[in-house]
Amino acid sequence: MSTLNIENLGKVLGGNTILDGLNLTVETGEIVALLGPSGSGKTTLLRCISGLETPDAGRISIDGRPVYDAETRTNVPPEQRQLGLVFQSYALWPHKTVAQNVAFGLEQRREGRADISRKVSDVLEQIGLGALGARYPGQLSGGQQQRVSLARAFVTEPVLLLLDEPLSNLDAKLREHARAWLREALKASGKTAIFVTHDQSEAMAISDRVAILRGGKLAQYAPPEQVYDQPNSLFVADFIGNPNIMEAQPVNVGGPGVQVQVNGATLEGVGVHDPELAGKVRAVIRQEHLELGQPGAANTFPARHVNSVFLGAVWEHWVEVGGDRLRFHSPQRLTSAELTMHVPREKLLVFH
Ligand SMILES: Nc1ncnc2c1ncn2[C@@H]1O[C@H](COP(=O)(O)OP(=O)(O)OP(=O)(O)O)[C@@H](O)[C@H]1O
Repeated sequence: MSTLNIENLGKVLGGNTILDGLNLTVETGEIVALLGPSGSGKTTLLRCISGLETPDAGRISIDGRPVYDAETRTNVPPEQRQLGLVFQSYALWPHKTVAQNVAFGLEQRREGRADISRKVSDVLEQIGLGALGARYPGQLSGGQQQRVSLARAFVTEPVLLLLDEPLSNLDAKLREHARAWLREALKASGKTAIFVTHDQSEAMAISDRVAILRGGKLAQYAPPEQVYDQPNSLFVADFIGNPNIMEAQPVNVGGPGVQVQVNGATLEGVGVHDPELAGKVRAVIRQEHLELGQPGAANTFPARHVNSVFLGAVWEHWVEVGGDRLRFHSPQRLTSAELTMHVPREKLLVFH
């Protein structure tokens, strides 16, 4: 069953089309990341779902109930959409304790004191803040404040959680821990959640499916592994993971298994038809799939070593192939300038 159903959503702001006939379905219990370049419409989409922004076209249903429908002029106000909102800024009241912050939504609903107290302590326990209910936000670390904002969203038992850059205020190290913790907490609660992030690894680590937006449309909507290993366009391949991209000459790009020429060598790869490329061919290799090979072996091509930098765990090497510069990693220094590079057939993506 789906908790969120968005059909043909449109939004124009300042004369620009921000959301353009967007469709998105989120299943119950699923965690979805909204990812895309700056200005692709992620925040606008989240705001339309929350009701803070009113779309111009289409339909949004939450838990089977229409909350926005342009045709029937339905527009349910934000507070009646059964949502839990978690903001980048945490938005905690500094003069209220942790427990009072978490209780606020329940008090607004005029629930009984005993119920509120029980629900607040249950959720604080669940979220690992059991001992901190009497503290004020200013006495908590950034990570703990983030947990309070999540507890506050959990406690009202929303059908859908919307999280806007939930971890971006944490420093890099804390953030890596927080993403594992956030996924665990969301999965343990069984809640359906959508979050906006600028961080690709965060999107992949936390979500069940990643929705990649481009110009207010969905470019690809799939599990993280699929978006990474089987991008459906050069745009998605390029956007996710900063791969090597080369110009290639087509030898045979008729079927799913294709042949191209790169720097004079014929390579076999996996073909992906991309209507935007209009006759051009691009070969994409992720850094971790490019390696040194034996001259004359299958799927190898010549390259010239131009630079290397030491990253600690590995060396990062730069090589020139035709007019393109490619990157790969290896545990050791390179000793020769003229190299033979290898890419496994199934790891060479050819967009045409
Ligand atoms: N009130 C507004 N009036 C006009 N244009 C707007 C308004 N709000 C947002 N926009 C434009 O809408 C587009 C999408 O904005 P949005 O914030 O949804 O993108 P985003 O994907 O969340 O971007 P970012 O990653 O930079 O946060 C941007 O080009 C932005 O400039």
